[in-house]
Amino acid sequence: MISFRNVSKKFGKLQVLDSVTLDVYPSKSYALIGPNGSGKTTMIKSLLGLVVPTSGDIVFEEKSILTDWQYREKIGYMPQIGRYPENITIGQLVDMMRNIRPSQDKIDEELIDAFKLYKIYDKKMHSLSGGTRQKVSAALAFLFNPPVLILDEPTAGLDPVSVEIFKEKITAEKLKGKLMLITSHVLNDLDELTTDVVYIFEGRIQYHNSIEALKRETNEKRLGKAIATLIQQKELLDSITE
Ligand SMILES: Nc1ncnc2c1ncn2[C@@H]1O[C@H](COP(=O)(O)OP(=O)(O)OP(=O)(O)O)[C@@H](O)[C@H]1O
Repeated sequence: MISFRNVSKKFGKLQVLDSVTLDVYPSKSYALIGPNGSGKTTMIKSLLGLVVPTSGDIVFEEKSILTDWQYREKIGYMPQIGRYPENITIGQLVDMMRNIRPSQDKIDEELIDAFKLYKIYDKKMHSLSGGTRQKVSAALAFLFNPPVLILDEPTAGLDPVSVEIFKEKITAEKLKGKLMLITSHVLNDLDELTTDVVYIFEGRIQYHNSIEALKRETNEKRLGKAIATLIQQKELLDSITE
């Protein structure tokens, strides 16, 4: 459904994405992992059209996103840090988002209810704690029932009860056939939520496989351990081939 085709991105001299090629499909949930600065957010932003690749193409349902913007309404995006007009209330923000979309028939307010955001609708955005801001971002990402969800560090800053609420929502939406792309450094969360692992290092996809296959290959039961073993194996291989 979404294809990254030899996508490269340079910021000045810094090569942030280096010929990234990846196909992702509905009903699957992809863990996009890699060290800080490896290019995860840049990859996500390229898909959203917020960063323009230096070369290569991204194809969404058989159309290049470089020429057609319509695809954007099919993606719900939860950014790492949500930036909003600070002087409006949560309620006003939700209303504003709703009014942007003409079609109101598929509104999903489950997270607004589950996080009890309606109780604090009159709080201004600038007064919110980091975790509450995350909840608002999560609720907005799911609001229009999009077939594709991109969640950048979704559980960071959430309290344990909210993490569980959010995980249940993500799992339920995946079962409905949505495509999820999730970045996180909390590998335990990803273990429960994702079907596939994409490991990116220095702007290159170093590994892509199902979580089951990764666990089999590394002989590890937990995703965190499996990834650590994978990285060690790769480092060993690199040192042999250098
Ligand atoms: N607009 C920009 N201008 C210049 N450099 C940038 C820009 N955006 C990102 N970079 C650089 O690109 C590299 C990759 O950044 P990116 O945010 O994609 O990493 P990441 O894998 O998401 O990291 P993290 O795990 O810390 O979120 C970093 O070195 C970053 O400083």
